[in-house]
Amino acid sequence: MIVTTEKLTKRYGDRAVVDGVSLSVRRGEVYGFLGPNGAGKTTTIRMLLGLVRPTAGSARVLGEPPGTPGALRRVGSLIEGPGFYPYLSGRDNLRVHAARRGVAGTHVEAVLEQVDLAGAAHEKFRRYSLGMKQRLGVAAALLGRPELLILDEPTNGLDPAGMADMRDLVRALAARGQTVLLSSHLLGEVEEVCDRVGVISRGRLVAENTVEQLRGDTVLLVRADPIEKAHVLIEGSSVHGDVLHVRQTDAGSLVRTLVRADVDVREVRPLRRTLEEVFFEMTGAA
Ligand SMILES: Nc1ncnc2c1ncn2[C@@H]1O[C@H](COP(=O)(O)OP(=O)(O)OP(=O)(O)O)[C@@H](O)[C@H]1O
Repeated sequence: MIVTTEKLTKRYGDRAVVDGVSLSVRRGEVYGFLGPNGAGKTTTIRMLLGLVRPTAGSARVLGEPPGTPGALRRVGSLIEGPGFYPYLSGRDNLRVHAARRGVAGTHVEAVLEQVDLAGAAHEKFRRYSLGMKQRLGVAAALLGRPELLILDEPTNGLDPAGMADMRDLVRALAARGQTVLLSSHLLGEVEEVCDRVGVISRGRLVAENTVEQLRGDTVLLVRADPIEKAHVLIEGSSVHGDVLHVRQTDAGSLVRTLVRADVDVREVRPLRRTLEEVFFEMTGAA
């Protein structure tokens, strides 16, 4: 485990902003920390980085308490905008960051390549699009080859093209074996790039699982004629307009049953709940 938390809690006054969160991030995975605005994602991440002290509970990052020099050296993070100088080029900004962090300047070129900014590295930061600025932030987080990369809402404020670029970047990093913890309030994003997801709602971790498992059981959609007869024949089916939903996965035996009873089968396919439906169910955020 790269990150584990045990009943991690942060109270401001009498309000628990993060409430007994126990999560775990495995080496090599992209972990999506998903929740509506204000759910407690940033506060949790700040605790993992040692920027906020927990009221109760504990966390381990790379086997160490958060915020120790040993752990921090091995973690790269992008939370809020990193401080970049508007009149310096992207490359020079990274050189400044590298120098501050004691990372060899030669590494700057490698991270520029990784985030696909090598071609624009000579341009001044202030001329960058928001998406490029964000990618430069990821580049800065990658300096020093961190074992864990923590990105807090990396696509916030980006246009669709910028978001797609950021998703591609995260996927490319994952393909190289980089462990990534990324927070988001966007389901589609998490669904597309993450291996596992922790869902946080009002400070509580309400689910932690793979995207597949979160969606839950497969339901079969069956289009058959006459539909009422099919409904009677298939146990556990429910009628939705002109189709049946059946909570079972053995399509073969289902089709045989219907055909033997002279019911025409027009279509049988898995009907998967979107993560969005699951998410709304769990967080009541609809
Ligand atoms: N220092 C603080 N004092 C009091 N309340 C705070 C403090 N920091 C955060 N909060 C509150 O805690 C709640 C959770 O905030 P947090 O930033 O962790 O949520 P989030 O899930 O990251 O949301 P967002 O996506 O909007 O950043 C919010 O209601 C916020 O107002």
